[in-house]
Order: sequence, then structure tokens, then C-alpha cells
Amino acid sequence: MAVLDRTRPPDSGVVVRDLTLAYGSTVVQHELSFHVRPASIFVIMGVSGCGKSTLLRHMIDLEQAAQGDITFDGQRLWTENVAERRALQRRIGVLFQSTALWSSMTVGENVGLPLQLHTRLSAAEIRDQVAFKLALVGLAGQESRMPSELSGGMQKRAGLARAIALDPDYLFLDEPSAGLDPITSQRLDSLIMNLRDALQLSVIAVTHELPSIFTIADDSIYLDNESRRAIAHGDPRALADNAEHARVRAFLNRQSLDASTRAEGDGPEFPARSEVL
Ligand SMILES: Nc1ncnc2c1ncn2[C@@H]1O[C@H](COP(=O)(O)OP(=O)(O)OP(=O)(O)O)[C@@H](O)[C@H]1O
Repeated sequence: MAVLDRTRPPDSGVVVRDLTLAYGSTVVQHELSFHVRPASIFVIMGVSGCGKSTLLRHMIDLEQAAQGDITFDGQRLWTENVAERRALQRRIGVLFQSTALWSSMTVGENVGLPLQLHTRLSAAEIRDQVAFKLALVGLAGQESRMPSELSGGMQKRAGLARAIALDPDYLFLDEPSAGLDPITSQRLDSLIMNLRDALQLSVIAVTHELPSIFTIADDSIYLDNESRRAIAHGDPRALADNAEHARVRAFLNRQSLDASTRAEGDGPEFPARSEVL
């Protein structure tokens, strides 16, 4: 269960506490509290517009909330100590939905860029690191190719290699399987789980792709679009059957709420032919 234990604050992993997300006076989500365990995959799910990307943007420090707090292994993200904040940002890797690879740079240059910008490694050391990270994501020897020469799945892998270039402890994924066919998406899911295990990464993924959710999630939170609150936490496989809220069960069983509450054996509600003509 991911619900925050307020009596014994966990000192490891990512802790989100009473976080309210808003644009101006419009609240997107109220008082979110949850715990991402170290070396686990935590999925943020919910229907379009519920605030998944907004939450992710706050967790990677692109935005700061007026209310609430986020800590990584006990360290506050929104500290006023700039050096501490930068150091923490460096421990966070991000794969954006678009992959955000630079189209004018080779794959190797893309993966090496964070190392060039944020470390004092020599050119040879950077080359070694790039080769190692590309091998980890199944792209060994692809350094000199341009992003446009890669398939969608390979671009995601290259984006992942860049996201882990600085050996982060926390990896954020924004809709990782968006735009991929089911087989490529499945392979990406396996890679994400392998990276969690091999690098002991805490992975936080935003997605509404059910096959991915059921495959990769160790734990999850469901952001509700109507109440603007998190209305379910836990293993999505269990939530699909046992979630208290019908909207969560409907989402995880890919049903419309009407259909999920209709009696078993009822047919779908198509309008009568005469109503359509
Ligand atoms: N920069 C912004 N300014 C004002 N409102 C915004 C801004 N970005 C998002 N919103 C609004 O905040 C709400 C949540 O948006 P968000 O993109 O976080 O949802 P989401 O769950 O990620 O959706 P999707 O799955 O479609 O990407 C939406 O109502 C959206 O219109």
C-alpha cells in the first residue's frame, strides 16, 4: 500500500506530503500524500486532464506548489539552499513523452550531453559511459546514428539512455509507451523493469496504458478528475477488482461507468435504429 504512514515518516524513497496542485485559483488536485518505495515502480494514473503531468512536473522541479512538500530520501526538493536543490535535481532522470532528443545531434552526443554539462569527465570517459548506457538499453554501437534514423521504440530507448546518463536514483517517465505498438511497448516495459532491478532505480511513471500499468506497477495512485483528489492507492491488479470507487474499477477494467454498473448479461446500450436514422 502506498498510503503515507504519518506516525512513522519513511526516511527513504520519495515522499509527497499534502501537495495541492493549482493553476491560479483553479485546483487540479487537492492534498496528495503518497510514498514511492526505493527501487520500485510507482505509476500515476487517471483519465485525461486529471493532473498526472502537472504532478510529474512538480516532482521533477519544473514547478513548485504553494502548498505541500516533496522529499527524496529525506531531502526536501524545494529547499532554499540552491546548491542542495541542484544536487538533488542531478539525481533525477526524466524521459519526456516526446523523448526530447536533439535532432541535430547523434545518439551518442545526445546521451553524452548531460555528462558534458554536469561532470568533469574526459572525452574518453564520456565515450565509455555513453557506450555503457546505450548497451544497458539495448542500443549498443548505435552512437553515430541520428535520432531520425531510429524507430519510435529505439528513440525511447535512446531517451532512456540519456535519462540515466548521470546515474540518477529516481527516474521519471512521462507516458513512456505513447505512440508505440503493443509489442514494442511490451519490450519497453521489460526494459523499464530491468533498469529498476539492475540500477536499483525508483521509477515514477505517468501513464494511462492499461497493459503497461498491469505489467510494470509495483504500486500506484489514481487521480480522480471529478473530486480532484487521489481516490485509490495500491497494486493496480488488486484495485481492478477491489477499489472502493467505481470510477477506479471502471478505469482499470476499461469500462464506461454506465457499463460497469449495468447488470451482468445486459447488452450494450446502442440507440434504436429509428433514433439514428
Ligand atoms: N499551464 C497550465 N495552465 C493552466 N491550466 C493548465 C496548465 N497545464 C494544464 N492545465 C490544466 O490542468 C489540468 C490537468 O492537466 P494535466 O495535463 O496535468 O492532465 P493529465 O492528466 O496529464 O492529462 P493527459 O493525460 O491528457 O496528458 C487540465 O484541466 C489542464 O487543462
